[in-house]
Amino acid sequence: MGRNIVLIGMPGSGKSTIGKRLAERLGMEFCDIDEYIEKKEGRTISDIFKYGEAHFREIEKKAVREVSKMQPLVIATGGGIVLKDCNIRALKENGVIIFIDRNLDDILSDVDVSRRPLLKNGKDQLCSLYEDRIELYKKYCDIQILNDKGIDQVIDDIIEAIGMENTDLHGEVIISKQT
Ligand SMILES: Nc1ncnc2c1ncn2[C@@H]1O[C@H](COP(=O)(O)OP(=O)(O)O)[C@@H](O)[C@H]1O
Ligand SMILES: O=C(O)C1=C[C@@H](OP(=O)(O)O)[C@@H](O)[C@H](O)C1
Ligand SMILES: [Mg+2]
Repeated sequence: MGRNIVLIGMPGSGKSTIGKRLAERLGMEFCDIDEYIEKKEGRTISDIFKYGEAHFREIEKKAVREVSKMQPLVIATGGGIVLKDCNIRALKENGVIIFIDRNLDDILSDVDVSRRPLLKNGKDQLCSLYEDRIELYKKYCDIQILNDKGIDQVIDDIIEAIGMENTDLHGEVIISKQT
């Protein structure tokens, strides 16, 4: 059975948007972990966060365990998935982990904070999230893709890079910034 393609990265880095279109391009099923959680819990992410982040992370951990067993899927994770290494271990069992690396200015230019409780006190929280997480995204990924161009071009880069996943380029930037 084919492997899953798992997208990780900061909130607003493009995981949900790119993941959905990537799945269409590859003729694969798509699962957005946040959407999976909202459907299963019958509540929005923001409502779940009202019980605290730790409560959300436990729900997220359970969702990851369930979704990572389904195959083959394109999976868009939530930005905080890397906070528990058990999430990454589960996702790595059947999947290749792709870090969607989008610079903060581009994220700030269009991120919808209404659906991201961690950013409710202003977008400058994004910088502290980035500082806390950037090394985790880089450590856990098999492939790192720069999202600094049109979405369809980023998808082209991912499809090309997946073909290269058996090389020893794990963790290195495979697609450098297009000049
Ligand atoms: N390369 C890009 N070009 C234009 N818009 C982008 C690009 N990447 C992401 N976006 C936009 O950024 C916003 C956040 O994307 P989203 O897929 O929700 O991110 P995530 O799931 O990682 O939080 C969306 O409006 C999306 O269309
Ligand atoms: O970065 C985070 O901790 C979060 C990112 C969100 O998903 P996106 O990455 O799709 O915004 C969602 O899981 C929740 O608001 C927490
Ligand atoms: Mg998303």
